[in-house]
Amino acid sequence: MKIVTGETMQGLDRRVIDEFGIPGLQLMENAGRGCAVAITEAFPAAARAVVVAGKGNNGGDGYVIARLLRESGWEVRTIVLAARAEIGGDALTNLQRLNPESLIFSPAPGGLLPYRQILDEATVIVDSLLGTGLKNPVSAVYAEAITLINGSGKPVVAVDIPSGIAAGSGEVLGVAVRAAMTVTFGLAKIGHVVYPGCEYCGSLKIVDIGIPAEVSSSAEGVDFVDSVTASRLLIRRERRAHKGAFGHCLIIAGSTGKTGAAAMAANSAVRAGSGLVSLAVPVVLNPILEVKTTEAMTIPLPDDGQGFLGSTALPAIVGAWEGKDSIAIGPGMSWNTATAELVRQVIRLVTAPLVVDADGLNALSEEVEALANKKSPTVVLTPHPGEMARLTGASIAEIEADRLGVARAFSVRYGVYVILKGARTVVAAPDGRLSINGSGNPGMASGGMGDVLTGIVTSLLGQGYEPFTACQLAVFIHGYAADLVAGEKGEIGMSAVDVQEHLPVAFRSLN
Ligand SMILES: NC(=O)C1=CN([C@@H]2O[C@H](COP(=O)(O)OP(=O)(O)OC[C@H]3O[C@@H](n4cnc5c(N)ncnc54)[C@H](O)[C@@H]3O)[C@@H](O)[C@H]2O)[C@@H](O)CC1
Ligand SMILES: [K+]
Repeated sequence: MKIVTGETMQGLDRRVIDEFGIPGLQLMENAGRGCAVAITEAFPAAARAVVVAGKGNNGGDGYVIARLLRESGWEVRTIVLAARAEIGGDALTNLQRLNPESLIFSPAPGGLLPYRQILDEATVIVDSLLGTGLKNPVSAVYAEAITLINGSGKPVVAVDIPSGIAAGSGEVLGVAVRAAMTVTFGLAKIGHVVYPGCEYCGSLKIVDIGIPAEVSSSAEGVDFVDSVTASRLLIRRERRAHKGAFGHCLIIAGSTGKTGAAAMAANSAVRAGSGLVSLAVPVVLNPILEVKTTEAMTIPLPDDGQGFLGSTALPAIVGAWEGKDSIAIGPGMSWNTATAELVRQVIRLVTAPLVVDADGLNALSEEVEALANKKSPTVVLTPHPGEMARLTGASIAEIEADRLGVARAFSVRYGVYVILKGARTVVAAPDGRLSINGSGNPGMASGGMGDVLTGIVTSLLGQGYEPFTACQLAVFIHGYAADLVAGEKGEIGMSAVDVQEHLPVAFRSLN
């Protein structure tokens, strides 16, 4: 599903008006009608609605809703958070079609308080204060109205987006309406799907307001990956397929105390459908990994005698990657000078698709410019916000405030694919494509989940998926398997191996 920013949506509306000659008034009518239908479906017995409207076109949609609900037998009051003279254009045209006695103008701070009882008597409150036109933190009058609406305890239907949520980022600009349902127009906005915005929307309904398909399909947007999209990304297997068709991946991982990371990465690659998996580990740990993995083949690498790798392992690694379709480096490798140098040597030499994770990312953060000398056209980095902070020098708060922007900038600058983990994981491609993942739950906030993801994405790259698709599908299936575990066992206590073991069922449900 494609999602867009508020500005992109406003641009689409303008194109529809200018190039297709569909009047703005018609779009507003369609938008208001879509909301009114959704409201009457949710509340089949006509009742009492209070429309709280702002001075822009979001308010204009609210006037249409007020008129249409009234026509279908509802009792409707409309509170306008502006003076009449402030309203113009299509919104004014629709305001003028309302019975003046149903209107209350309340432009000043404190002005709404006398009308609290009206809100208390409502069956439903329609929030048409602010839509995609919201720019800065909400003004005092609007903030007061939003607080009153939230305090009423009544179900709220938000028009386009809950007022106070930034359509382009999902940020709460001061305070925001908590809606039971949000009815949006044409395409969903980024603010509907990313945190914290998505928690304010309630159920999301997208209504068609007559934007021609050629206009919406040409819009610059971000992919939102849900099960429908993920199912489209999945390559179906030929019935006569053999293991050679699904790639042989090499995972370089592990150190003393962290053999689990190596095992989970390799076992997850097996569970994600690789034809063959090889796991290269420090020689002293080989006997342990032989036990922890069954399908994967282990490759013992020269180490420092204590189970840590350094440059002495490089010739063996170069020999091991011969004929491999994808390579991962990093899970459980530890962060020390010798290992970090080895990781950077590998990044400079590998030509196959390469995934760098965990301690591999830490090694890279000491010398990010090593990426400038990479040979592989496909390098995937899988940082969580802390690792992204080390890679970029920004703070975690700065990264969390603009996850899409940060991922895209890094990806474009270094020519790498970035999987920025966290609630609503972001995938960025060097050509600027962006994607937001729709699966997953807080049960995934535990050790080892990243190793599982590394195994999946390495496996999909080795199976021949286009890199951006491999990242999108890997992230989705990882979260989706975790959602299946949550459905069976709950979120608390879910382990990374639980997720790994649910991968086949997760793939089956997409097939
Ligand atoms: N032709 C179109 O563009 C269509 C627009 N539609 C509706 O129009 C909305 C966008 O309308 P507008 O561009 O008029 O914008 P909005 O109605 O979302 O908000 C703009 C108004 O809010 C005020 N405002 C902005 N930031 C504020 C803040 N921080 N505190 C208080 N007030 C603030 C502005 O001064 C302006 O008057 C959409 O969300 C949608 O609901 C729909 O009717 C469909 C068609
Ligand atoms: K709104």
